[in-house]
Order: sequence, then C-alpha cells, then structure tokens
Amino acid sequence: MNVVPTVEQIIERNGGKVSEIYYVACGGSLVDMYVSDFFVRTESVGITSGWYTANEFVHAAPKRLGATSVVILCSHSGNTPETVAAAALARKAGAQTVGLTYNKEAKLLDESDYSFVYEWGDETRVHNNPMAIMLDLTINLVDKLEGYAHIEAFRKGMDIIDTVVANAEKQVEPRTKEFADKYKNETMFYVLASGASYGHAYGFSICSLMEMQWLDAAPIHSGEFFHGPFEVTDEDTPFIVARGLGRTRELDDRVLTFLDKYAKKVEIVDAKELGLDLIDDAVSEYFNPILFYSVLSKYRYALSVVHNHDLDVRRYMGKVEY
Ligand SMILES: O=P(O)(O)OC[C@H]1O[C@](O)(CO)[C@@H](O)[C@@H]1O
Repeated sequence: MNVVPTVEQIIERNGGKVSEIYYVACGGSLVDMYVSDFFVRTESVGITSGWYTANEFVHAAPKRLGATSVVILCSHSGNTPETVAAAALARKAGAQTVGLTYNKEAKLLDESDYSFVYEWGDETRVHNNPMAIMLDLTINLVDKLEGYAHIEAFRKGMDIIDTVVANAEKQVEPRTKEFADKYKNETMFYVLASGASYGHAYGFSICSLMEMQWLDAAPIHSGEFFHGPFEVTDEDTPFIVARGLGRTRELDDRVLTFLDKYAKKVEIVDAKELGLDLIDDAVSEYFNPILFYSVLSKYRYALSVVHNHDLDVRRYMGKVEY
C-alpha cells in the first residue's frame, strides 16, 4: 500500500504541525501497533505518542488530544464498538483519524478521515498487513515532519521483508512440530521479549495462547524479568523468548544466560538466526515484530494440531453478553 498520499494530506491539513500520534485498538489489532508507538517514542524528537486499548482511550482520553493529534485506529472486523467509539471521540476532539480494517463496509471507515482497507490471508505479502502499513505510515510521517536518517534503509527493508519472512517460516516448520509435541501437556507459558518486539510477547500470550488455545500465559518484558518474575524459574516452567535484533537484544540475551543456568524448558525464537540480519542493522529492530508474528503463528498452529483445538473456536467472544 502506498502511504505517501495520506502522509502528505495529514501534513497539509495542519500546516505541518503534528504534536502527537495515538495508536488505538483492541486485542490483536492493538498488538500490531506496538512497534509504531515504539518507533515514535525512541526516534522522534518533536512528537509524543500513546498506545491505548480503545475503551481506555474513550474513558480516559489524553488531555493533549486535539487538532494537532493524529489518531491511528485499527480493527480487523472494522466494527469493534470500543474502537469505533474511540474514532468518533478523536474526531470530535478535532484530531485527524486514520482507520485500518479488512472490511470494506466497516463502521470504523465512517469515522476515519483517511483509511486503508488492507489485504489479509496471503502469508507471502506481509508488507501489506496492518502492522507493516502502520509502521510505514508512521516512519514516513516522522521522516517528512522532522527527518529520519535511516528512511532509505527502512524502505529497502520493506522491499525484502516478505522474502525474509517466507524463508523463516520454512525454517521453523519442523521445530514448531517438535515444540508442540514437547509442550503439548503444558498449561502455562511465560513469553519474553523487549524493545519493538514486546507487543508480540503480549499478543502471543493474550491472543494466541489464551484466546485461541485457552491456555494460561503471561508476557514478561525481558528487562523486567530480573525485577520479580525470575523468582518462578525452575526446570519445569516453560519460557518462550523472542530474541530480537537491535538495541535491546542485550536484554533478551541477559534472560537467556539466566535461563540457561536455571531452566530446562526454553524455546528461543531468534530473529538473527531466522535471517532478519539481511536487513540493515540501523532499522532491523523495527522488522522484528513482523517476523515474530508470522513465525509465532506457525507455533500456535502446531499447538492447535496437537491439542486438536481449532484456532477459531471461542467460548465467550461474540457468543455471550460482555
Ligand atoms: O481487530 P478487531 O476486529 O477490532 O477485533 C478485536 C478482537 O480481535 C482479536 O484481536 C482477535 O480475535 C481479539 O483479541 C479482539 O477482541
């Protein structure tokens, strides 16, 4: 998808003034936004950002929300009521709203100044998935507003990410089956990551393991592991570590050094070993979550097979009042 016309219109509407970008959604759509929020937090000098579950945005909106805010909202179905309400609220406050959805008839589109109806299901074209579109939009917006030194390296990364992911998926296929066989009777997993990838520790826990497999799971930031969680470590507790590339890899490595001594059930998903180092070091960390999403989806599929538990089965979601 070409994000440039949207970037230009956003900038034109406010005479080049954007003071904050808010990322607002629920569940898996929210997870997909984490990397963009992380990018703004760590790379922008003049723009602040916030990452909000939609209902919290509605009930406790930031005071700064206003005409110079850009609010990016994503809903796969396009009709999640909290996300649609957040878009309406953002618009009422004078902010510019960008809506992403898979559904051409989405209610979210009625509340969006700019929209992206994205592709889904073609695993070979991850650059057209919402996570990549939002990241592309964010990086181009920051670049146009204040300059981003590694924009060309990022664009080159976008050109090859589909190939990197396709190769990585093939590479992990056998080990996802081994993982599923080894861990089929486990009921609790701790999922660790850091930096741009932390959103996927959260997402794999709440969406893939809890929602789709009805298993207990908890995300732990690699940096936080040594500030409480590591006390549960023993030889029987399973850990999944998404070992990213980039500035915070050291945090993941510190966890792995500790687990190597005190744990026995450790699954490492390493972005470097899976070929992400084909992308320039200056930007590869922003591609970690795109790779991890696709690769971890293979892990969850393998678990669903050994559990004979279809990934689409729900007990409560969309079935009862909540
Ligand atoms: O992206 P949407 O359609 O707003 O849906 C959000 C819902 O979808 C999921 O991300 C995945 O089923 C849930 O976690 C969440 O309730």
